[in-house]
Amino acid sequence: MLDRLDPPDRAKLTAAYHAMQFVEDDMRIGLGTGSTAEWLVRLLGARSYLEGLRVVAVSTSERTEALARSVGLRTATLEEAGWLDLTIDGADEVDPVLSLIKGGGGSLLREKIVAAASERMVVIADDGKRVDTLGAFPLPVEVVRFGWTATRKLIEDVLSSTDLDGSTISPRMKDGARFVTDEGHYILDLHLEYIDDVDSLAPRLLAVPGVVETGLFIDIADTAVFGFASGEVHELGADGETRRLDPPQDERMQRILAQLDIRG
Ligand SMILES: O=C[C@H](O)[C@H](O)[C@H](O)COP(=O)(O)O
Repeated sequence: MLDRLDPPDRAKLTAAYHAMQFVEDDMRIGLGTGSTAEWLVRLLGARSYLEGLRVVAVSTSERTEALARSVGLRTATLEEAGWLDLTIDGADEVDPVLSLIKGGGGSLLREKIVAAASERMVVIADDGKRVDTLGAFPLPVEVVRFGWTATRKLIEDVLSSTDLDGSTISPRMKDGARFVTDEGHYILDLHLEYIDDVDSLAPRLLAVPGVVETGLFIDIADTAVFGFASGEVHELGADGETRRLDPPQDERMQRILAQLDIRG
């Protein structure tokens, strides 16, 4: 099964397929951003084509919105949809108590708003995203463009006053220019290596003038689904317990993957 995909994509698709099964008819769902979330969007598109699944989808980025429309999902703004039943999104790191680093794709602000407006947030990721301590992945911080160098200096001061002294900060670049988010802001990537005290760092960063949001998602995710290239799935719950599930090998999966043009 899934042999045509490389191992990272097999793991991402496995997680997305498992989480897709939480989606039911008539739900209002938040769609995340990134390579894992894109598998989810494609799977939902295949399900709506094959099984007539009806959902209203709110996207966390322009890119996800374009993909959702292209696979035939009914999309809406968050204002139109109101409160959401479920958001499914990727992550860059997930710790044992479901704290996350997000924003590797630059969509952390919309992602956090959409997740916060949802009854439930399910994270989907390949097994490599699971960590004991957050911070090896650079922490994205979204800042307004006006005076961003002053904002960076103030963030440096925050880091200097903690045990994160010596960390470096780099403005996110894309194609030789500064990366600009869908909301028109810059991203500063904080190279911290480890974050001992996630709970105290987040509010200190948010208190800096010019900081719009950080990629630290604390007490937001309810479940994380980790996919493995073997097809195995681990589901981490809010209680810290991990459930191990075998690869689904049913006919339905084959039909849906065939619709995505992935055959076993
Ligand atoms: O801004 C991007 C998001 O937070 C992504 O969900 C995160 O970077 C994970 O992306 P991927 O699934 O491509 O690893």
